[in-house]
Amino acid sequence: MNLPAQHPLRQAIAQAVQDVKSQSPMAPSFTNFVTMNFVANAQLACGGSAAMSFIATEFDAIAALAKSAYINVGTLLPSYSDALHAITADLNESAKPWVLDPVAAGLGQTRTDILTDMQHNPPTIVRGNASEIIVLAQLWGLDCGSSSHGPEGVESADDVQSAMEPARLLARFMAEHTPSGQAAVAVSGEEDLITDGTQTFRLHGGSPLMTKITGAGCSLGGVTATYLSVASPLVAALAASMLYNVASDAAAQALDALNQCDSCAPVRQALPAGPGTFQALFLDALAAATAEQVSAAEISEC
Ligand SMILES: Nc1ncnc2c1ncn2[C@@H]1O[C@H](COP(=O)(O)OP(=O)(O)OP(=O)(O)O)[C@@H](O)[C@H]1O
Ligand SMILES: Cc1ncsc1CCO
Ligand SMILES: [Mg+2]
Repeated sequence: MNLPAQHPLRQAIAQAVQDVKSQSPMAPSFTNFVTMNFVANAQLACGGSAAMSFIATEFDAIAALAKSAYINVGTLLPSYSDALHAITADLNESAKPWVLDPVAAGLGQTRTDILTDMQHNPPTIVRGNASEIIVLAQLWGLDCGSSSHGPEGVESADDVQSAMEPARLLARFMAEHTPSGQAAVAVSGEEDLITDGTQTFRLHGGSPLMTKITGAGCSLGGVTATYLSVASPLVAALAASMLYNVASDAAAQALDALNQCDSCAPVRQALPAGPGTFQALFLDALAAATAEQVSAAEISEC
């Protein structure tokens, strides 16, 4: 059932969206070089600010200035993988909340070793697609019988529903090992699941065109870290995923309008607006979405 308009969670989500627009928090990223530019642009579009860094000591220095941080293991050059243990240990020693995107969890021994080690310095939020969430729970010994089809590169081979129990187990594990006692997991896909280990919410909406641009998930992780600067893990994860659904719906509508626009007909007959235009429209839509629109998006409790 859709949460009522006056539900306290909706009010907290609206507040988080508004606070990011007014406070412009900087959430530094240690993220892959495929989608780093899109991550930074998405953080800026929602009202936050960005700083990308790849050296452990430098990242620690930037993170010390921030209220939250983002780590994404998409491209594990030796210099990235060598830095990750020190970075995650430093974040947790300083009780800094952070978001992990376990990109392509299960693919290759280096990634497996790094993600397995992270259970000793766990994040505050994990944001990933269904396969990544199922595999990460297995790597941390939280197996609940859900088996993944294994990673298909960076894309999910599993449906969101099959990641529900692994997501809850991960959230509970992280909450137990986190100074604030609060954590969340966000599973993305055609619908999204967000849980703090106790409550679980299902989000609808969003455009399938998101699967036609690279970095939709990576940038969602970055924006989740931006919201984590001003809100609890559950509220940050909900706010970011709801913003993404509202903005991708708006961008898809604008794309349709462009393709049907009479005055653009000659251009559109030669070349219909597609994923490239959608990516730009999506950034515009992230910037245009209001706190009221984001907090009014559909949420049902599982
Ligand atoms: N079929 C779909 N329909 C609607 N929205 C979708 C669909 N698939 C993904 N999304 C949305 O796209 C965003 C990114 O989710 P996705 O599951 O594609 O992440 P990912 O696999 O980690 O992406 P990336 O390719 O960046 O690694 C989320 O906001 C999610 O709701
Ligand atoms: C395509 C791709 N390859 C490594 S990271 C990345 C970005 C999407 O996760
Ligand atoms: Mg991804």
